[in-house]
Amino acid sequence: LTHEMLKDGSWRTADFKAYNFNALGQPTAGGYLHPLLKVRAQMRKIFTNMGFEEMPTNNYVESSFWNFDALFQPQQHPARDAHDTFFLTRPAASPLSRQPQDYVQRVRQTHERGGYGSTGYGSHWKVSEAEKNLLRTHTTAVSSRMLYRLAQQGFKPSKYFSIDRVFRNEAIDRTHLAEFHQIEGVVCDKGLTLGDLIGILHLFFQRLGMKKLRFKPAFNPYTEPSMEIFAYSEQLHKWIEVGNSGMFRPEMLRPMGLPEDVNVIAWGLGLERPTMILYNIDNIRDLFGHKVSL
Ligand SMILES: COC[C@@H]1[C@H](c2ccc(C#Cc3ccccc3)cc2)[C@@H]2CN(C(=O)Nc3ccc(OC4CC4)cc3)C[C@@H](O)[C@@H](O)CN12
Repeated sequence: LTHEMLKDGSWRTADFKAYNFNALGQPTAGGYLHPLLKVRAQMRKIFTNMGFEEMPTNNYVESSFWNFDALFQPQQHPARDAHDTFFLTRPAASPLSRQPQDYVQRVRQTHERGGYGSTGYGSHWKVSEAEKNLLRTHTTAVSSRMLYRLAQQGFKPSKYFSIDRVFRNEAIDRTHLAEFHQIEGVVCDKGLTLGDLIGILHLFFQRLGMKKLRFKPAFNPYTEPSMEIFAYSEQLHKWIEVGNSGMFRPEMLRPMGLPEDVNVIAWGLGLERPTMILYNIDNIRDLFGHKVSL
């Protein structure tokens, strides 16, 4: 049956074969779940089964105060520079007057003169620096908000996790983009030690199929001690870096109002790297964009 036949009416005398109502239609492509979302679901399941509560991470825009100052990250730290961080121009600032003033003063005091056994940084702490809006550079900014809220509501043993996008103004290459997904686990309780951190890291990573871990001393401005985490990958037949971890410093926890005997252990990893390994994807750009060739 053609357009011409319909136009000139010849379809009326044409001889058509009987319509086969049992003929199967064209198979429809069912689509695919994106590999990043599949690994995110896997990570969520691991945390949930370990009794962790997911943090509200639905704000990409953050103030420097929560992203850096609340974490005792010094105001002159290079990571706070525009070459590492995406600062916003409109609105450029979140007035600190909107934050709890007693807390802001304790943060200022700790940066300038220390306290809780710390000497502080000894330099003037600028409100204007803490007010700068940015795209969060880590989901640890959300952890600081959650820990402050926990302290204010009255501490109780808690386990939180987050999995969401973070933004860094860095050079991009085959395995790095200006944004990536950070996964973070946080445990808050009385008397936690480095041994508890090492123990929970073993529990977490063995659920990702990695049974052999090694730890290397590291530095983060907001954790002391800190450790880089390495695991032996049976799949790649080599040791690989799988994340970073540490114990949040008292200069971060005490100004929030968490009691002296309460510690917080935390660790972080990415989502892209595990996804690329688990799904044999060798260029990170294949994870984003329209052409997800599976
Ligand atoms: C700027 O890049 C940061 C990102 C990302 C990362 C690193 C550290 C943290 C952190 C933290 C932290 C520290 C202390 C307290 C709180 C949070 C978060 C994300 C991964 C961390 N990394 C990473 O994820 N590697 C990884 C993780 C899991 C994995 O699973 C196996 C397949 C089953 C395989 C690999 C290590 C490298 O990929 C690294 O090159 C890239 N890192």
